[in-house]
Amino acid sequence: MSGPKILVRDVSKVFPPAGGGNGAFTALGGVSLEIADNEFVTVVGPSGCGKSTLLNILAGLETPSGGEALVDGKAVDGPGPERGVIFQQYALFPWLSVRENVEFGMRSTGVPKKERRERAEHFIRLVGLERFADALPKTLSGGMKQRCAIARAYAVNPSILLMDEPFGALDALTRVRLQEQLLQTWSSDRRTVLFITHDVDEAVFLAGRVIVMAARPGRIHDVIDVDLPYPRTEEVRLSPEFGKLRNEVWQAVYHQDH
Ligand SMILES: Nc1ncnc2c1ncn2[C@@H]1O[C@H](COP(=O)(O)OP(=O)(O)OP(=O)(O)O)[C@@H](O)[C@H]1O
Repeated sequence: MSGPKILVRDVSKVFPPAGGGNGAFTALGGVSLEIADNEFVTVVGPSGCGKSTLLNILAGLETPSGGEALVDGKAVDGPGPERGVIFQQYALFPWLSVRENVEFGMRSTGVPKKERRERAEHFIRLVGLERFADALPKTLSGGMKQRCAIARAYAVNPSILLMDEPFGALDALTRVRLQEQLLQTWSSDRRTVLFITHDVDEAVFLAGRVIVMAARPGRIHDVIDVDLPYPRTEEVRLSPEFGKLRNEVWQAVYHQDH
């Protein structure tokens, strides 16, 4: 494939005023971005800078007011199986087991039953939930539920994963474990990933490139390449190079007036 996997060209999004009064709100004002196939990109920025709006436009859940969003060279015009979306809330069906939840997404894409079963097994193993395949979501911890959501997204075989603060509701330790596991999964089965987070450490640890956004209007403020080797081990996390990049991203997020 030639050309970027994801191309965002001068995308804006204006929301009508709440309650129908005057003063429309510009959530995104002219965002342009290219993401290559199999790239892992994170997006950080202050609350309200339009991170979710950008992700929702790529997911096909919102339409841009101006500009265009292209995936594989085609304009996004609604959700599609090639784009898996994972939100902060786990969105698992509570009455289905882990295995059934993972299989569920494949049903709508017409994967035959036997293959659904095999693929579910594979991805449940990949996220380390094989002992819990028959468990219901209510018996799982938050981290396990999110691993199940990741397995379900992967099983549909999307070439793009759009992740909106997927670890936002988890405690720090679980979060670090899931970051490592997500990277392991991604390393053995590469996809193009756009991952939104509030956490600067998380943004640097995961990404090959960090997009820093600014608010009012939502726009790209800075793009920082993370030139650290994969696999990203604890050693990488504790290295001076990591610290330097984290400081750089931190400055870009919290001192945007300079
Ligand atoms: N449906 C909507 N109608 C009106 N305004 C909206 C709508 N969706 C989002 N907004 C506004 O657009 C702005 C950007 O929202 P968005 O959720 O994209 O930001 P964000 O960077 O993801 O924020 P956070 O980090 O707090 O999740 C916010 O000010 C929000 O209030």
